Amino acid sequence: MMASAIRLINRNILRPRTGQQYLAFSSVIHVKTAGLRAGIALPEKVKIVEVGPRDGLQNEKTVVPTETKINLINMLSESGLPAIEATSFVSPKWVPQMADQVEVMQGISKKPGVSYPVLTPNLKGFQAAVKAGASEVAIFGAASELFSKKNINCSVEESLQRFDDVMRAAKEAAVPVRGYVSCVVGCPYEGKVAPEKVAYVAKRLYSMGCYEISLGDTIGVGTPGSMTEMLEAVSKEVPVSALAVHCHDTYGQALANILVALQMGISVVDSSVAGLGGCPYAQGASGNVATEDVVYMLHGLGIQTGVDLQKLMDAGAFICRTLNRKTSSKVAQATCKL
Ligand SMILES: CC(C)(COP(=O)([O-])OP(=O)([O-])OC[C@H]1O[C@@H](n2cnc3c(N)ncnc32)[C@H](O)[C@@H]1OP(=O)([O-])[O-])[C@@H](O)C(=O)NCCC(=O)NCCSC(=O)C[C@@](C)(O)CC(=O)[O-]
Repeated sequence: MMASAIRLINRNILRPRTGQQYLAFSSVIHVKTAGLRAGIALPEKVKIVEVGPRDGLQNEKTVVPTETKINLINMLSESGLPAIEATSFVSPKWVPQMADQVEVMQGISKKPGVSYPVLTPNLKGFQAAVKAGASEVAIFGAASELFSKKNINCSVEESLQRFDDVMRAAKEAAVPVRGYVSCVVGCPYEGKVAPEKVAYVAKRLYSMGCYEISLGDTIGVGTPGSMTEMLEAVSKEVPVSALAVHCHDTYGQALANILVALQMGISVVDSSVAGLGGCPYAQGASGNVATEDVVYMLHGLGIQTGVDLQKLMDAGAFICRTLNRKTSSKVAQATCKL
């Protein structure tokens, strides 16, 4: 392959950060021309953030036993994934499936070098998370007013104020914070979302100190066209080295959308083992893109992930067997009898 390596150093990331382990990924992006398709630059390495245990399981109708969640996370840890979103410290009245967050955090075997972020919508959640041993958290906002109301019971502006409290406490405790923006191309209640709104919320989260902003196509309606438009607007406000994409696969566009993001210099991708999941406040939305499918595509492009695809598929097979469901991963379907 005639890969000509280009080294891009983004000045914006030279500011101090608490999430040291991510510095290697986000401070220097190695890109190479894809060789066979000259002119298309792609990252040399991609960091995958596995969200299956949280985003994947939060919407399950029957309560998933804590032991199953712990086993799943432990298997995922063994597959080489660098980050596994373990649970969320939200109200059990709102999301009953995550009510065992403390037991999950305390029951998993934390593998050195792997981070286990958890969702914290407010200071109460942050304090509980830290007490349970979380060393990284994520705050989650939205680019849509109605989704914000339905999801976290406040307006976008109110949510940003609450997040400010979390950020202050996190800075004091030296806990790195990731920021999510939901509904980056479409909202289940408002329809199309303007890229400028996404850019505004992303910029606010980044300015408060989130080391990375994950852009969520919550209902999986994006296409490479709308993703490009949105990413162009956001990357004017936040350096691409601090962006991640989080694509649900409702319309089967997730891999194409991820490819577009990679071509724009993004090198962090969220995904969910076996394509589990959906959001309780986005009815009809299917799960995240399957991690197995993302890894297969990235390895096929010659991009390193550090993930052992077989071990990942074993974790996917385990959770599908336990939940008695078919995997949504095309790669797993093609290679196993599930
Ligand atoms: C944000 C709140 C808590 C506001 O909920 P609220 O009802 O407005 O909160 P409140 O401050 O009025 O308090 C009401 C009760 O909740 C309790 N409470 C308050 N905070 C907490 C907490 N942290 N943990 C546990 N309990 C809490 C509080 O103590 C009180 O208890 P009570 O006195 O009635 O017994 C609520 O709306 C909530 O928990 N929402 C859950 C949202 C959620 O988890 N959604 C799914 C994840 S987001 C997602 O999936 C999208 C993403 C990230 O994947 C990206 C994408 O795809 O787009």
